[in-house]
Amino acid sequence: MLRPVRGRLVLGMTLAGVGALFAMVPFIAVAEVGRALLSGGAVWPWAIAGAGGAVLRAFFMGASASVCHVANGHFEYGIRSRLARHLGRLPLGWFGDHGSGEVKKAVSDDIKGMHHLVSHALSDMTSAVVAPLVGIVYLLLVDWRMTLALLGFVAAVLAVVSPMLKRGYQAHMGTYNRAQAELAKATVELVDGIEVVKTYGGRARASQRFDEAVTTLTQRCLAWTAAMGRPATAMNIGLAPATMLVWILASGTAFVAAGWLPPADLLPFLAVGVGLPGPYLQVGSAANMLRQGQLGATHVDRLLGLLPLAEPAEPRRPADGRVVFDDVRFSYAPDAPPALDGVSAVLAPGTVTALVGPSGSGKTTMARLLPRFWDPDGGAITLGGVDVRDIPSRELLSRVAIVFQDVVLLRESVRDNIRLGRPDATDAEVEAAAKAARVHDVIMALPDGYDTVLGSDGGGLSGGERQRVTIARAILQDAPVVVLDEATAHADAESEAAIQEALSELAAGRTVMVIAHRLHTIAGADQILVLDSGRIVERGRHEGLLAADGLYARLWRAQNTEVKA
Ligand SMILES: Nc1ncnc2c1ncn2[C@@H]1O[C@H](COP(=O)(O)OP(=O)(O)OP(=O)(O)O)[C@@H](O)[C@H]1O
Repeated sequence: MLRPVRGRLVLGMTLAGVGALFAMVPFIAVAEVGRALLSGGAVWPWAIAGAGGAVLRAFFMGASASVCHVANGHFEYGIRSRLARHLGRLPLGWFGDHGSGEVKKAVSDDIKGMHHLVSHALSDMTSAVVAPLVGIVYLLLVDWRMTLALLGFVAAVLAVVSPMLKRGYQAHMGTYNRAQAELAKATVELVDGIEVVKTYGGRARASQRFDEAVTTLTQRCLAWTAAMGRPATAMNIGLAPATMLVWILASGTAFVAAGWLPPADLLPFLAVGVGLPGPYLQVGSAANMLRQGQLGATHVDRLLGLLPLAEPAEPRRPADGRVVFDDVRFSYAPDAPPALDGVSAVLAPGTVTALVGPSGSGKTTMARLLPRFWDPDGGAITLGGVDVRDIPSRELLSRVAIVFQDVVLLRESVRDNIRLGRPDATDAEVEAAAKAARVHDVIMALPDGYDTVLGSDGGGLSGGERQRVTIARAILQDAPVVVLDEATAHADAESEAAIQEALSELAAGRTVMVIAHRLHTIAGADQILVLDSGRIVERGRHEGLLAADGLYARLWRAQNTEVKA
């Protein structure tokens, strides 16, 4: 994933390394100035070197930060565009199963996680390695035995504390992450379902789940802090400048007393050695950033690895709006029972075909296979004599207008929402479609008429009115085939009549496939397909099916008794 910006990253890390090298120069200069003062040597060259080192450090570190941030800008742009292009080619069914959460996580959170990696972690790691290395080389040149004594102390502290840190991390990180995910889920549940939760008095239950998730996360966090806190504090104290100072003074005094070290040579250890472990302490947070970036990258990579909808090698154009299902078989998962099991049907242009059947019988699945939300496992679906898999997906979607139950309106003007059906439509065409969909008067009554910007939930319009806006969109699209999920459940009687009129306008002269939930609305359909467990168990017209006294007649009687009751 980082390949496109690898050159810039290597440059950024190199600049950070050079910056870290110069960062040590002022400390070395202070030590050398001290030694020069004691031995009567020249002080000025080291004073100038120290000041120069500070300036060059600032310059190289600044340059490194700029290069890494520019690299990050290119990286984020590149990876987001790649994701957007890839997601645009995935089967539409994938989005229904995974929802917006997963896409949002990838496009926003995961890439933000990688931002720290690209912009900061790699250059921080480089300087955390280079600065101590330069210090160690310098101290070795001054006195190797005293340097070993210093490194031995650092190694002893790490040897005691690191395993404790590692154990604490391994023991608690998994449960902590799980508790965090649990809280995220409980929050989404509480916020998403707030209307239902409040209406049905489930508030106490949902907020209880949320409270429990918060409590669990707090406990995990405390347990983690307790396990990690002690060794982390021990490490911070063990490697703090004050501790290093005490150790250097104690061991240095012993070295001087033993005659192994000239007193002036203690100065470099006091100036440089004291801060030597400092950068190591930063490695921890940089490593954390690396881990987060890796997690994000793994998720993004998984999305990029999903198989896109296959586009035809030799695209063909359908001749008309005739739809044929030929022995179509489909399951949602390899081991799941078939959602469609050998479905065959012909939908002629200018006719209405209604799909009816009990819940879970496969109506929605049949409707969604036509615009290729998924491809069938067996059999074929043709449009205008051409297998839908041989029609480029853009062309297929322009020929099949879809009006589904969940009304989706964008945060745009009403005009643009309708114009989605055909982006090059004129204002007059948009209004004609709205009139046909019986929603023109409603739109004119909005504060800014057609220019009123709708909320993402279609704010300002009732459920039935929003439905009619989507019907206007489909009328404008003027596709030869229409797939409808009949959804008038939330509309009042007046609105329902308007929706039925709008649907009749939309249906006129096209091949219509309608998923019917209330049978009286489709009593006049040209063909009724009765589905049960993924098979068509009856087919015909209303009267014939009633006379046959099968599943359709039972469903019809059940609904009519309900209505009377
Ligand atoms: N996205 C999905 N993933 C897995 N299984 C699914 C999915 N959608 C539907 N199914 C299963 O496929 C079968 C057919 O479902 P489908 O939604 O097509 O039925 P339906 O007749 O439209 O039902 P309803 O009237 O309740 O909407 C059911 O067993 C259902 O549980």
